Amino acid sequence: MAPKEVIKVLVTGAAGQIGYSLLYMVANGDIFGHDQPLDLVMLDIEPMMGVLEGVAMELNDCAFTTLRSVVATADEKTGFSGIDAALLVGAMPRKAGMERKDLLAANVRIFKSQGKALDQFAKKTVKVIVVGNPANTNAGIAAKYAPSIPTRNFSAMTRLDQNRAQHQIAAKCGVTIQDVSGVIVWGNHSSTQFPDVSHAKVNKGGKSLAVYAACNDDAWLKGDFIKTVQSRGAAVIAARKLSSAMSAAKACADHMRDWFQGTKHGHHVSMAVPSDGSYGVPAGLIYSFPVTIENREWKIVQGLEINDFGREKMKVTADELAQERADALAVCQE
Ligand SMILES: NC(=O)C1=CN([C@@H]2O[C@H](COP(=O)(O)OP(=O)(O)OC[C@H]3O[C@@H](n4cnc5c(N)ncnc54)[C@H](O)[C@@H]3O)[C@@H](O)[C@H]2O)C=CC1
Ligand SMILES: O=C(O)CCC(=O)C(=O)O
Repeated sequence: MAPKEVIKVLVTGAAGQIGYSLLYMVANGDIFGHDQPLDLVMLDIEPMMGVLEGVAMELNDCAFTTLRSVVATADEKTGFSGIDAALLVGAMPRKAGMERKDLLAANVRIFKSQGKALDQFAKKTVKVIVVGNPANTNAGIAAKYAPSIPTRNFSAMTRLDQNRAQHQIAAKCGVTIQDVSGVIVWGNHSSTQFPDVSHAKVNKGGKSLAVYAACNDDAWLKGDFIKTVQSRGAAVIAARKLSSAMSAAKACADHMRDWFQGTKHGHHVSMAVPSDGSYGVPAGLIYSFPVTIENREWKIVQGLEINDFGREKMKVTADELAQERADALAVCQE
């Protein structure tokens, strides 16, 4: 078989803590394929160029067979030119006591500027994941300032929330992660998100059971389970004095691997994408839905039955996103 064409991948915030774990997974082929050669561009701010020089040395010293070249830059034109994938991590993280909305004004400006850079310099087929918080709203702003790129090429990361929820269910039911499937995260990557297990299954004792039957603890599923997932980021900050990094990098890798390589037959994953009005979510909001992916195109899973409990939770997080978008647009006008 002829060798694959080289792709160009950008990681922003590459000198940060998520970047350090993520770059390894980009460069070793876990995300884009072990037979997919790639040129890697790392973007960060000027004062971090010394650090990035060291990271570039380490990447080269890993002697990855998939990594063709590494460039470190603080220049957006160099960073965004001709890229096939943009992993937008670079932004300020939340510190103890801060809410995600506190980050909005500082971080939204970064995504306005990077949206313009995508518009001007990236391939029109580029696939974009936003990790930097507030991730959903930042993705919407980047898309707005990149009108020449299809909006559906923009996404935000809620895979970490899905992974966290999956772990909670596996631990509660005493099964392995592989035994839990179909967990959905709806809405915003924030404390209003709705981790929903009403369509999820657990393999237990050789049987496929609905999560409610397998856990046999409705009060936990409707209460502490949801709260634990919603507040997991804050719990990690409280314990580590730094926000989640290794798990965030792994989730980013999961998200982009599935986007480029497709979801397994019969499985869906959670991804924040532009709403088309499905499930009554206002069109245009970057809202986390269950999606399936084939040929690098995602499709929102349709026809899931939503009960009153779920509908109410899905509306709360949509309302928060609408407010965040209004706040972000106001910052962009300043
Ligand atoms: N969506 C999600 O599930 C998660 C999102 N996050 C978010 O990811 C972001 C990054 O987190 P960390 O890596 O822990 O932060 P960090 O502070 O360790 O690294 C951020 C990096 O971004 C760089 N940066 C700042 N402005 C930039 C710009 N304009 N262009 C390029 N680089 C720039 C900084 O210099 C720094 O090296 C934060 O906003 C954090 O809240 C973190 C965990 C999960
Ligand atoms: O701001 C935070 O909650 C920490 C980073 C994050 O988004 C998360 O860990 O979920």
